[in-house]
Amino acid sequence: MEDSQPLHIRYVHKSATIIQRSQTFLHVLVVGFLFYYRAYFFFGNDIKNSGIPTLPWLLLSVSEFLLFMIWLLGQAFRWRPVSRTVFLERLPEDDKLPSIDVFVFTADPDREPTLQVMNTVLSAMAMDYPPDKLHVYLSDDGGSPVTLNGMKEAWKFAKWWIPFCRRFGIQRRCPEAYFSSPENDDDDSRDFGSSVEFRLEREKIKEKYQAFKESVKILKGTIQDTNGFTSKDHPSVIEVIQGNPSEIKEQEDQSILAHLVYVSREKSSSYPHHFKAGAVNTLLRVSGVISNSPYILSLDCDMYCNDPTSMRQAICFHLDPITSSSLAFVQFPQKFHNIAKKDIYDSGIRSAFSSMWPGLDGLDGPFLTGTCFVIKRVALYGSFVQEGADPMELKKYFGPSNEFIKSLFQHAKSNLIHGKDSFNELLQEAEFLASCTYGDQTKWGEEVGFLHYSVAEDFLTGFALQSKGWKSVYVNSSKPQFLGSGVTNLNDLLTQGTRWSTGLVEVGISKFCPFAYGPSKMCFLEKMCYGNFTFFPFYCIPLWCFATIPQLCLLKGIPLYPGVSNSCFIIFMLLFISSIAQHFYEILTTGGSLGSLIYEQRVWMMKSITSHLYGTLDAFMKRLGVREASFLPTNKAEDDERVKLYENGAYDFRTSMMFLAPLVALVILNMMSLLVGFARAILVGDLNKMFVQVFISFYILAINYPIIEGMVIRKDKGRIPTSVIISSSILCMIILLSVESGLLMY
Ligand SMILES: O=c1ccn([C@@H]2O[C@H](COP(=O)(O)OP(=O)(O)O[C@H]3O[C@H](CO)[C@@H](O)[C@H](O)[C@H]3O)[C@@H](O)[C@H]2O)c(=O)[nH]1
Ligand SMILES: [Mn+2]
Repeated sequence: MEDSQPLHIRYVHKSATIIQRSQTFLHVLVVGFLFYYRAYFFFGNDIKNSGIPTLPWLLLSVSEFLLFMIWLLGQAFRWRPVSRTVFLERLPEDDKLPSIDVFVFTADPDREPTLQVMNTVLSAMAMDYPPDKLHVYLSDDGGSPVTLNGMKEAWKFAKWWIPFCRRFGIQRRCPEAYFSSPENDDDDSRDFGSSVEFRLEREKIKEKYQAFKESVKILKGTIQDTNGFTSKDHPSVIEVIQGNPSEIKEQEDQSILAHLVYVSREKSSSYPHHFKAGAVNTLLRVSGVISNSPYILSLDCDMYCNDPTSMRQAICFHLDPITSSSLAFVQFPQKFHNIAKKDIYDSGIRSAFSSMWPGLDGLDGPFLTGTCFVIKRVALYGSFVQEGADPMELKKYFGPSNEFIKSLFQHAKSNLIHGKDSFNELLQEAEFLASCTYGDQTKWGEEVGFLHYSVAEDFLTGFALQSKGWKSVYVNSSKPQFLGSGVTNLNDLLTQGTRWSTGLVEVGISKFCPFAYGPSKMCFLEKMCYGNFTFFPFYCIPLWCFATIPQLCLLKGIPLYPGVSNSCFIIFMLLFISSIAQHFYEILTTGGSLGSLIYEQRVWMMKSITSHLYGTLDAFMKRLGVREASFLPTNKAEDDERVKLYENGAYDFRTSMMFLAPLVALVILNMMSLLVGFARAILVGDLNKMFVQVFISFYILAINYPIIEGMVIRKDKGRIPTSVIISSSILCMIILLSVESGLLMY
């Protein structure tokens, strides 16, 4: 019997488990020696006898401790990595599949080009899923008529595109991706490759696509909002793109297309809109009264569907009779279509999606990552919805809409089909649900829906769900289910990194702190993973210390580490080797290269010095109430000249002084200390004593060589401008002088 066979299976990576646990154990052992050495040195009065100032020495020890603690929390990711396989052929017949709402989010037509957004929408509509069970909603936080009209154009094109995909079994259902890849490159349509009919049809659709592209381009130039509405102040606009119910009837081909709904929630500058979390909650409410599907696929506007079966993959878990009742969401990895061979910005986020998420999947499940996940609607409603619950009571949680309260108890009743008579009323209700005051005096954002508290709303919401005992699963397959645009310049990388750090630290220092929040049904290892994320921005403290203190002391000839001839030297050597080996092993087993080792360390250093520092400060300031939340969407528009730089593997240093100056200042400082270190080795002959410090400077410079290159060798537009070098030198001098008069005196 088909029924008795499982829809999916899970493998535990046994050998990786053994290797990783052993390495963790050995590393911890050596760290034990390190702390013993530090304590012995400190309490044994060696420090006074050797004339070393206490403060830098203490700061260094604290840094070592912090580094160790963050690392230790991260070891939980390596505890039991697993992977999964699904059996799509064992799914029930199409008519027994549950219906799905797809949420796509966009916020800014300039940073998120309309054509790209429409490609995502089209790819979602074209998924391999019964079209009458597929409802695609686009949330437009920009409130832009260009987006609304773009959708109308997309709908027209969909009428050509989707039948074409179905008929010829096209695998790349994102039109831009399909037409920009070489002909016959598509897995399945290859069977038709030589048929005349296919080629003619392909040419025709290609022309239609060109026309669609043109029409979107024209929109951009011609449409202006004449009503005086702005992206920050406008009423809610909700439109079902397929037209009126009467039209639906007439449309003969309606059965082949998924429903498409445009939602722009009301915005008012005097009301907080809670960024993406606010947008998700609006869509939850609006879709609740329109289609009310039990499962929701959420996509950022750049994340197009690359594998048409991804929805079915997720359903394999949601329909599993054993695990589905506790399963909140299925998470797919975020992968990107535009990563160059040399991933110099680590924009592929390899370590998260190839190594940490499989590890989490072996515990209580992966974190929620805001996009590419399929969540059960009721998981977001909390535990308040129970048969027989008092509607008045429910309104306290969900707000005053009767229609919405009703939707809590009826599953997947599509009002698009059943409620034609009252269609206009329905739209009015939806607009009310999308008004900026609807959530007031309710639990939206606090206990219902996506949580408002942090700009890392995805991470926090997933955390709250897992604390309540919900589980999640991670499905990573060789063919990426979704593909987005990764960051391709330093400015975007560091801006995004700062937002993420802010959001994570915000969670860590709030009541949601993974080690304090309760009661929690999460296992301790899972908590460690959450803890690692909320506190890794604190890497800024040890990294700032390691980039300055050994160097300043080297300039003064003060040794902070045991000399090479000292037997304790071996502790430091082992720790260094063990760390690199751990990283290298991880990269090798997840398909990375030697290059990735260097790029990832560099990005880690650069982010820790800038993004993590600013993000952490930001989070503390928000906590104190001196700063307001903000969410600048990552730029997704491409600029040919900048893309070229990226593809050549050259960093694009066009970013703000705030990011660049600390990086350059620290490189200058390390250059000075390395030179002085060499000079001392020759003149004073104390390389033995100073070796570790000389090595640290050397290592920092070796890893960050591209910064030196950007300062002195490169002549292109992406180089580091002279003005920045001058200000950074001044910053470096300030660090030197202030330390001279402060730090080293104690
Ligand atoms: O006020 C806003 C701000 C953003 N967005 C949308 O949110 C998505 C994510 O924004 P993006 O700028 O791409 O942020 P990333 O840092 O790339 O996104 C990651 O991190 C975010 C949290 O910081 C999550 O929301 C995302 O899902 C996750 O992919 C985009 O589709 C935006 O259009 C809104 O809808 N409203
Ligand atoms: Mn993004």
